[in-house]
Amino acid sequence: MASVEISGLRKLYGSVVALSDINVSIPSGTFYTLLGPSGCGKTTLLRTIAGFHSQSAGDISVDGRSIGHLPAHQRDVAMVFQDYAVFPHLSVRDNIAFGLKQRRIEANEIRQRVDQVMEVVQLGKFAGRMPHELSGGQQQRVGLARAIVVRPKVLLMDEPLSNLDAKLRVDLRAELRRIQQDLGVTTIYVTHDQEEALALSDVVCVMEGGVIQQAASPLDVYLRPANRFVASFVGSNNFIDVERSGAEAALKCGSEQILLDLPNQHSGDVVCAIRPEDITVIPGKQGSATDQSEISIPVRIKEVSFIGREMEVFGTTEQGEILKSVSRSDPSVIDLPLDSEAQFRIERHNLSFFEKEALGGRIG
Ligand SMILES: Nc1ncnc2c1ncn2[C@@H]1O[C@H](COP(=O)(O)OP(=O)(O)OP(=O)(O)O)[C@@H](O)[C@H]1O
Repeated sequence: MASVEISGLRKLYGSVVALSDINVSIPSGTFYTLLGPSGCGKTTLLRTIAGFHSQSAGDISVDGRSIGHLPAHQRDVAMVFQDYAVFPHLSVRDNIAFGLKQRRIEANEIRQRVDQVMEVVQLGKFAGRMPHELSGGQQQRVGLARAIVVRPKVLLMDEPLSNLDAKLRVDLRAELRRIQQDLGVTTIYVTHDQEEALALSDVVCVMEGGVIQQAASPLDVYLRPANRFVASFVGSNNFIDVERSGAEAALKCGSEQILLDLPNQHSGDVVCAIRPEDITVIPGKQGSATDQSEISIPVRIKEVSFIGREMEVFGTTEQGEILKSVSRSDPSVIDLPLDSEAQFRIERHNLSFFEKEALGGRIG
């Protein structure tokens, strides 16, 4: 088990700033996930920690020891790759033993450690097989076994599940989490799959443009996104412009204004964010909500999609915004005629507010 500190880390590729002043503190044993869209810098950060890239500035320490200047093989970290990266000419057992042989560990100990790790990743009965005789999921278990058998201080994983089919991905991700917890190994994991990040991690670090936008528990990232980018990237969100007039703030809904209580004084442009699952669809035209704890937005039904466990209802406001609601399948809503009137009802405590620009901070 080991803690990881990254301070003032920058990485330039020519004039491209891939990482800009990254500061991260990862306590020992944490499952820490780098999440973000393509090009945000997550792979660059992982590979810089691994020692496959050199940083342009800043440093990385493991358990207080600076490793930023060391070659990859001296860093005491191990990597699991997206494409498995197993040796095709070696059996499962020999693949797993490879790193131990390189470290000149004694044959008896190698046998014991390989047996133990094959047990952990449930590969025992495949010990003699060659990689081409294994499924993708089994090959990735070999990749994982090879990484953990050397008992690294830090385990790095670069989208290890993304080549697997959806069902296997979910099965293997639960297993990954179990294995990581059993071993207690500090893990840094890269993915662009938000569900995977939320399910696996102690800390989710959301990146965009080479900058960390928020690093927090999965629940915090989802329920209390730090800015508009995080609010739109993690889960989905409806954003509606807030109209300002003096001290008053309101959502404009047709000819009506829904007054809002903005939590603190803020003079710039603001958007209101509403999670689709916080919207209840009420068929028909029922006027505005009478209960002060709710708001009610009149819409016309544009589309109703039944997708099994859930149902998506899209409504258009008079201002032309398209709002999405997601709820458990409900027959009264499934039969809503297109273009009919309805109300999208939301409890006020579920409204969030952000500065309008793409990386605009949360203001309540
Ligand atoms: N070798 C390189 N030379 C020049 N620019 C690069 C190089 N590698 C990455 N970049 C740029 O650095 C930025 C970060 O890339 P990186 O691969 O780290 O992103 P990522 O978040 O891992 O994306 P993906 O999910 O697509 O792998 C991008 O703008 C990318 O184009």
